[in-house]
Amino acid sequence: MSTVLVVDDDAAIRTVVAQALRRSGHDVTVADSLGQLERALAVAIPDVLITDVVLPDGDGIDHVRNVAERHPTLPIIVLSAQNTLTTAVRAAEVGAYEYLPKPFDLDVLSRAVTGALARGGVLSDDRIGDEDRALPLIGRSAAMQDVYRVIARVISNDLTVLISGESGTGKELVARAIHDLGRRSTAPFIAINMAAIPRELIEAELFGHERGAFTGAATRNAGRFEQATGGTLFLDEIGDMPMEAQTRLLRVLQSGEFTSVGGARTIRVDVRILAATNRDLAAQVAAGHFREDLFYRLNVVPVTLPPLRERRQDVALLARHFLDHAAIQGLPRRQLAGDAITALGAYDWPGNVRELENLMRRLAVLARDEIIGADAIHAMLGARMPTSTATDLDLAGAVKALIGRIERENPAALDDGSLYDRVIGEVERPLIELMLARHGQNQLRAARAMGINRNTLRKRLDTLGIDISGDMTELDAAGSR
Ligand SMILES: Nc1ncnc2c1ncn2[C@@H]1O[C@H](COP(=O)(O)OP(=O)(O)OP(=O)(O)O)[C@@H](O)[C@H]1O
Repeated sequence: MSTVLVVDDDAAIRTVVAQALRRSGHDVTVADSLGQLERALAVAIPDVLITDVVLPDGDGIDHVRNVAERHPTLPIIVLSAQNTLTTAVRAAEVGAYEYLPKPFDLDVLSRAVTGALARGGVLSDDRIGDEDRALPLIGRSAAMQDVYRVIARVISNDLTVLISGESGTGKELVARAIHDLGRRSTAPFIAINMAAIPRELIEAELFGHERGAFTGAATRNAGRFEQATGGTLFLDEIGDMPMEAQTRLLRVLQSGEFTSVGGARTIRVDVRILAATNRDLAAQVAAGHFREDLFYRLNVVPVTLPPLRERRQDVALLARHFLDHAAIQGLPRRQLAGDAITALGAYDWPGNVRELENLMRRLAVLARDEIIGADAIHAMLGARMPTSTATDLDLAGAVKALIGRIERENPAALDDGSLYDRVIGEVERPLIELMLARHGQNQLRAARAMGINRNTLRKRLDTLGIDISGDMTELDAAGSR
C-alpha cells in the first residue's frame, strides 16, 4: 500500500482529501503545519507528499524546495488557493511534481497521486523564481489555470508548444511567457507572423537569403531562424504557411539545420519553436492544407486559449488590470462601477482580450467621470451590445422565441420531459453568471444579492455546469465540481 502525507491547515480539506485517497487504497497521514510535516517526515518518508502553500508557520512552497532537496525522489503535489501563474511556476521551479489550484477536483487529485506514484520522481528544475515578478498573464478561470499548468511544465525544457485560440486570446503573450520564464530568457524571442508576410517571401524571411538570391535581394540577410539562435522562434498563424515553406520547416525541425535561400552554406540551429494558430489545424490537415507530419512535430505540447466569452469570470479582473495599466502609462485613473462590470460580463467579446484591452484604453481616455458606469460601456459598444442589456428585455418574448426555435430544430425535445429544466436553465445561467461577475465571483454575496440560499446557488452551479474556480472565498475541496 502506498503512503501519502497530506499537509493543510484547513481541517475540512484534510478530511476530504484523506477520505478520498483512503477510498482509492492509499495509507494517508495528515499534518496541519510545517512543524507537523517535519515531525511526520522524521518518522517515515511517504511515497507522495501533498501540501498547501499558505500554512500557519510558513510558506509551503519555500518549504517544498527544502523538502525536495532533501528527498529528491519524493513526488510533491502542491495545492494552492493563490491560483496565479506565479504560483504554478514557483511550484514547478522548486521541484513540485504537480500543482493543483483550489478548489480542485478530488478525481484530478487522485489521478495526480496515481501519476506521481507511477513516475516516482520530481520534475527537477534548477531555476530559482523571482517571487516579485510581475504577472504576465491575468485570469483565474479554470481555463487559465490549465494554461498556467502547461506553461509551468514547459519552461524547464525545449518542447515545441502549439498554442491555439481565437484572435486576441493571448497566444503571443503565452509564447512570450514561456520564453521569459524559461532558460532561454536572455537570448532573443523572435516572432514571425505567416499571415502578415507575402507568401513568396516567407521562406526568405524564415531562412534568410544570400545577396542576389532573387530580384531585390541586394544584400545577404539573416533569416528569423538565425536571428533566434539560442532563443525562441515564435511562428504565429502557422496555418497560413505555404506548403513549400512547410516542407522546408519540417526538414529543419528534423535535421536541426538549413541553408539560406540561394545559399550553399549549411546553418545549424539551436532554436526553441513555439507556434500558434487561430484555425483548427487538425481540420486543415484533414483538408490537405497542412502537412500532417509537420502538425505532429509542432503539436508536441498543445495548449488552448478559450475565447473570453467562455471565461467570463476573468473579464472584471482583466478590465481592472487594463485600467491600472493605463493609469501607470499616464492616462487618467478610472474605476468600474458594479453595473459596468455586469455590462462587460454580458458582452460576447468577439475580439477577445484585445478588444477588452482597447475598450479600457478608450474609456480611460474618453470617459467623463472617474467612475465608469454601464452607460459609458453601452455608449462605447453601442449596437454590438446584446439587446438584452442595451434595452429593456422582453423576457416572455425571449422564452417564446426559444420554444419556437426548439420546435423548429428538434420538435421531439418539446415533449421529452426536459423542457422545463432547459428553459429555466437558459434564464438562470446568464442571471447567475452576471451576478457572480458583479460580486467578484463571491458566491455568498451573489446568493445574498439574488435572494437565494448559498447552498441553492451551489446546487444550481453544479447542475448548470457553471465554472466557479475563480471564487477566492470558496476554498473547500468538497465544494469543487
Ligand atoms: N491573460 C491575459 N492577461 C493580460 N493581457 C492579456 C491576456 N491575454 C491577452 N492579453 C492582451 O491582449 C492583447 C492580445 O493578446 P495577443 O496578441 O497575445 O493575442 P493573440 O491570440 O496572439 O492574437 P492574434 O491571434 O490576433 O495574434 C495583448 O495586448 C495582450 O497583452
